[in-house]
Amino acid sequence: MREKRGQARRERDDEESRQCFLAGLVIRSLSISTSNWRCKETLGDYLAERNINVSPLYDVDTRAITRRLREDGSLIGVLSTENSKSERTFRNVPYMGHCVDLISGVSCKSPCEWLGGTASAWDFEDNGRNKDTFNVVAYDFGIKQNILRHLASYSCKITVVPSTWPASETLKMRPDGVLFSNGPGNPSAVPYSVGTIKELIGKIPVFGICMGHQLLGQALGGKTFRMKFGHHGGNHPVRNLRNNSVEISAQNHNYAESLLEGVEVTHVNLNDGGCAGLASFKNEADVTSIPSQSISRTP
Ligand SMILES: NC(=O)CC[C@H](N)C(=O)O
Repeated sequence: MREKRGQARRERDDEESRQCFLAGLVIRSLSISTSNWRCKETLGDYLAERNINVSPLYDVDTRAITRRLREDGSLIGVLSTENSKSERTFRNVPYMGHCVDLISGVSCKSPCEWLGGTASAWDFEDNGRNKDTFNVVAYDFGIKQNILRHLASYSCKITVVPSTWPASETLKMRPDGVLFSNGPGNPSAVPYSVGTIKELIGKIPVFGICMGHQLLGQALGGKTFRMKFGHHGGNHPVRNLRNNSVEISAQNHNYAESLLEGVEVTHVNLNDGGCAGLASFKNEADVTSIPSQSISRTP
């Protein structure tokens, strides 16, 4: 039986994932009192309530870490409470993190129906609401729930499926479109997802966001690479090449797409000229053919 998700969690306004997948926590100064009017619980209570078993490191000079990263780009870090181990010991531990599939650890385990749209105050317009209902299958690579809320607000009936859900099962569900979500880690570490996308493109309209964008790019024959700093923040200017407008976007990714041959680049990041959106049609001469499209930002 399918689980239903969405409505029960609405009071947690800022939570965007199914659960908190925290692996480490570094704090400059840990405050035991709270002052924000929206605050419902302390950080300690939040972690305890969810049985999150990390040992936060506090009183750390986080500014110094930021300055180092600004010089050298993103680096591998090790968090440890082991005083007995030297820096040299940690330096010698082989790091395999770049090839680890982080998606399977955060994806849902079985399909579920998503219920619950955005509060109307968060919508830009009402166009598209209460018209046709579209069936969407959303691959959960660690999906940001606001994406699901927005789709639901625009009359989509959404089934969220695990990252390993076979393309053949998706085809049997006869969706109007398939979404590949954002997600953590290196897109090259999840070739099975690229395989799934390859099986679906040209048969059903597909759309990718962030990780989904990178995986779609790979499925269309492109390559991804790790950027020195990544794109992080709520103010990345992107040129939409289809209508020549500039969009200010929220981005959070370390990998990017090499420009692809035979694929339309629809958006360009104006800070570094990188590909921020792409589109492909099964047959470019046939405008009715089935589109694949993706963007590197997070709605
Ligand atoms: N926002 C995302 O989906 C991140 C995509 C990918 N994990 C990256 O870091 O580039």
